[in-house]
Amino acid sequence: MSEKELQYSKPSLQGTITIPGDKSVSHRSVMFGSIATGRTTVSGFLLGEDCLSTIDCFRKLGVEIEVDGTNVTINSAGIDAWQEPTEVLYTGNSGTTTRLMLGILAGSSVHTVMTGDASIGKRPMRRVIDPLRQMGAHITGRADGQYTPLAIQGTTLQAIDYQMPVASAQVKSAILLAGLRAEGTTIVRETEVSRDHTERMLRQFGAQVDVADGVVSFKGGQTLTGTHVSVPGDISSAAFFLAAGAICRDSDIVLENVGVNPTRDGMIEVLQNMNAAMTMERENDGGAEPTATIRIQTSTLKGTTIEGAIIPRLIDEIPIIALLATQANGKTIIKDAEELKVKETDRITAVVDELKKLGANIEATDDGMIIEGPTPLHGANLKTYGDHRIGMMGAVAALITDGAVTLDDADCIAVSYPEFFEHIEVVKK
Ligand SMILES: O=C(O)C1=C[C@@H](OP(=O)(O)O)[C@@H](O)[C@H](O)C1
Ligand SMILES: C=C(OP(=O)(O)O)C(=O)O
Repeated sequence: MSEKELQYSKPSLQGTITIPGDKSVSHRSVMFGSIATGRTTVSGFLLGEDCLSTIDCFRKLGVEIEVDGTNVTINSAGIDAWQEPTEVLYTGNSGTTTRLMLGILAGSSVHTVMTGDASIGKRPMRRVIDPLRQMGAHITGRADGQYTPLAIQGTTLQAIDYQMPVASAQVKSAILLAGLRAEGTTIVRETEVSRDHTERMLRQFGAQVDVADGVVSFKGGQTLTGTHVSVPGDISSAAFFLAAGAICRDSDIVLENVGVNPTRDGMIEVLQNMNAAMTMERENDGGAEPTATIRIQTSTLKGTTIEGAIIPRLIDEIPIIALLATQANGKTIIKDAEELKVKETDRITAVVDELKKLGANIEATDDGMIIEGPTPLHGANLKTYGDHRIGMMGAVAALITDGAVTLDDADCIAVSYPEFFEHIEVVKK
């Protein structure tokens, strides 16, 4: 844990940044490559700590994984060839690793024990374990499986037809990955569509998945074959620079390689609704994951309301959207975002408390927050709560504050964006 003082003196931002790999897609590339038979090559892999935790877990299962810069090669003889690990699988700070691994390990032929850091130890796992138990999974853990450490005895599974109680791609993906090994057709029904990287990647690895009107159907017993995965840049990382470009004075920045999967692009819609000076050029709409180059300039922003079906499309961007809203004219209301309470920290409380310390006019609600802008922000000592997104929100705020911002722990940013401070230096003028 290292404290970092940020004294930026209100710079202008100019230049181009290539956005590093998408965290969700990077995790899945290693998971799918390990389940599949044969060789999988990955380009543009995110070397964030969360994705490195995923690699470590599969190495402990005996899968051969080589990392060469952002290229990763996975050689696997398939899920049935995995070795039973003699060590605990450590998932670090990563909810995605922990929850998707539960779905994968439930239908494997090995016994495993999984645990993570202090934050993971507080995040709810029953949302995944309950449907997995309905499929026949043998999983035990603290508070009847709600919290890590968790023990999983791989077994034969049966398909289920599951109505999702929350919009969560982690829950949906865990069920689909268990469904791969289950007898029958697994059906997941979503009320609000969550990110669909799992469905897209299952197809890339040769499986057939049907999606219609929020219902995903997937026949068990399909096998996956190694392939190439090209990871797009992470829109959740780009979001910090999209916000910075809009709120810093005299700024004009270009972000290359931004993943713009329609189940992830809520931030783009919000920036448009807030009147941001932004243009976008789409690149490979034909690929498994579409990308775009986005230019953003200093903007005169207006407040907006963010609620309902857009929430899962921008859930991880809400901390930085809250900062953006402090610089917009009028009121911004964020609703239907209770899920923020079960992220790396309670992100409603963390965002509101930390932005208040900088002078923002912001109030927490039961399911979101209300921000009234614009307000000039001043320096302060901020807590990150060990949450990378709260840390980056504080660092972007430091670009517009009078006086320094100190983060109590800047190391946590490496969870999703190890190059973040270098990229600030690239564009800061
Ligand atoms: O499936 C994924 O890769 C993710 C899903 C989301 O979580 P939930 O499924 O809990 O909404 C998101 O917040 C997380 O950063 C990554
Ligand atoms: C919530 C996040 O990740 P995870 O759930 O994988 O820890 C995030 O990256 O903001």
